[in-house]
Amino acid sequence: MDGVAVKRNINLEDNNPSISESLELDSVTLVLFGSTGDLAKRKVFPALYNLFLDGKIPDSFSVIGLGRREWSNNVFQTHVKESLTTFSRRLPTDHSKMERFIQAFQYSTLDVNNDKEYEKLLEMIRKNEEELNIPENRLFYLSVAPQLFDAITMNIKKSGLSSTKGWKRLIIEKPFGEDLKSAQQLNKKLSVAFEEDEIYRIDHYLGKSMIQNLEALKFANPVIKALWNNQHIANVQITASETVGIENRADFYEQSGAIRDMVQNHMLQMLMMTAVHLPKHNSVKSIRKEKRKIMESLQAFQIEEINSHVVRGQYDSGEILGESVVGYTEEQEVDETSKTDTFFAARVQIEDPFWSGVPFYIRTGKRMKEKSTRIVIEFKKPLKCAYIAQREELSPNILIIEVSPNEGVFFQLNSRNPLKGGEIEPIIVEFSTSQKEIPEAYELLLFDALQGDQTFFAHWSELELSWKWIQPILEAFKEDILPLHLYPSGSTGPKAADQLLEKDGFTWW
Ligand SMILES: NC(=O)C1=CN([C@@H]2O[C@H](COP(=O)(O)OP(=O)(O)OC[C@H]3O[C@@H](n4cnc5c(N)ncnc54)[C@H](OP(=O)(O)O)[C@@H]3O)[C@@H](O)[C@H]2O)C=CC1
Ligand SMILES: O=C1O[C@H](COP(=O)(O)O)[C@@H](O)[C@H](O)[C@H]1O
Repeated sequence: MDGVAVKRNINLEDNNPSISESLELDSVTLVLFGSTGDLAKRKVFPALYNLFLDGKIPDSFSVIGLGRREWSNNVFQTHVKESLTTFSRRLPTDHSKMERFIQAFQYSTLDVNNDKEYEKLLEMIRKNEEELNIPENRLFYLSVAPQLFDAITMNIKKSGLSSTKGWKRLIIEKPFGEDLKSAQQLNKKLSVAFEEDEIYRIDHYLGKSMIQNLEALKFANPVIKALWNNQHIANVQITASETVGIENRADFYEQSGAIRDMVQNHMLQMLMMTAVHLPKHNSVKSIRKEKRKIMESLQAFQIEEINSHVVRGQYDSGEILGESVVGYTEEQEVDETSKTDTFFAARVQIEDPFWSGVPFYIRTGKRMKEKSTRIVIEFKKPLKCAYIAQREELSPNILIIEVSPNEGVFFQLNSRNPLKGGEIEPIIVEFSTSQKEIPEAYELLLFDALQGDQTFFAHWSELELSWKWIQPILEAFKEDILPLHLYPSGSTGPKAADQLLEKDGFTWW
């Protein structure tokens, strides 16, 4: 264990006094398991740095990074600096500010399976708390493979790390289980050391600012609020398409496929956030309760009907942005007979008074034509109007919420075009924001965890219901009941996914 004699808390006062004073965030020690890994480097350090620049971390804040590597504090701090220079949305141009930030970081070698090392970790944390004269508030972040969650939570409990006089919180990463049973087992293990209201399960789609904005869009706009139901909405389409393939993650992806990687978590969370009707008085509890109701009303598929509601696809070779790319089964370390899904689309139904009769279509895929996550609300077509002489049918009103990588809201209306003899045609009213100014998902989520706000983290009951809904589809995939449609890389996915909507008289927007 590395002894440290540096002053590790960050004094925010000369950074952004107005914000830090008004926030009153509790002093905290962040204990980061997996601090030498990819996620920490690409997301966690840059997010913390941007929070620091915005005055959104507590006055007394320190990070204890853990991993098996035999690193010194210096090596670790250099690693953090490099991560900021490469991955932060705002580059560290002010040297003295970055140095101040870096002083909050120290490192300790720890193998999560070695219980003796947790006692040393506890000593180190206590020493840190005493030196800084801060309460025993501890935020444990498990940025490690899920197979290690069990050993870590057990040892946190056993070593006394979780018996604190302050608060304790646990942030964990996806994947949360690989099916219903394993998710239930995992949750049981976490609850050995943490209560539900101490567990922050990250789904980074819930940290995307447009997803967080859905609530305001729906409920701060009486016009939209009034229309958010089956009287006015014809269908809802949720798309998350990517141009990337599986990159270097064949091992993980072969076990997971699109259904576990994207659908069980991100797609269903976006569905819940879109469909939820919030009560007048919002609280974390009420939002979560309403989200749960959506999942309870989501119609489960009987095994024999899955075929007509779900499309499973896999990318073939093709072209992405002018470059030839190989098909999934030609990717390194993928079995050439693999039937893993890289594309998933489904037509789903929420049976409640607001949504009965409105199909929700979800689709996600790798190696598609474009990178785009968006939610499209198609309103019912305008009625034929006697005094508008129009040969063509009028277009529906459409609300497009661009979630990422671009953010914006687009509304398609109908309007007369005086240059075309007064013909009525669709026009787009649009609002979009510049990406650079928008906080990254991890910034928003880490800030919420520091504040103790669980609104945009997944509650166990949402996850359990998601797995329950997914389970019959997983089984259909396993038994190979569904055809696997190949689609060319660079396309919009299999034709069968278009037919899901065409059967209902719609098309993907
Ligand atoms: N990378 C990403 O973009 C994303 C990752 N995630 C999730 O985040 C988690 C971490 O992923 P990622 O950073 O990519 O993984 P990496 O493989 O890059 O890092 C794993 C980390 O775990 C540490 N580790 C492994 N075994 C032990 C051990 N026995 N004792 C102590 N530390 C150990 C490693 O440290 P060392 O090598 O020094 O032992 C390393 O810091 C996973 O759950 C992943 O699913 C979720 C979304 C995106
Ligand atoms: O969780 C995951 O998300 C990414 C896509 O995230 P985005 O923020 O870029 O839309 C996906 O590539 C990855 O496979 C998955 O694990």
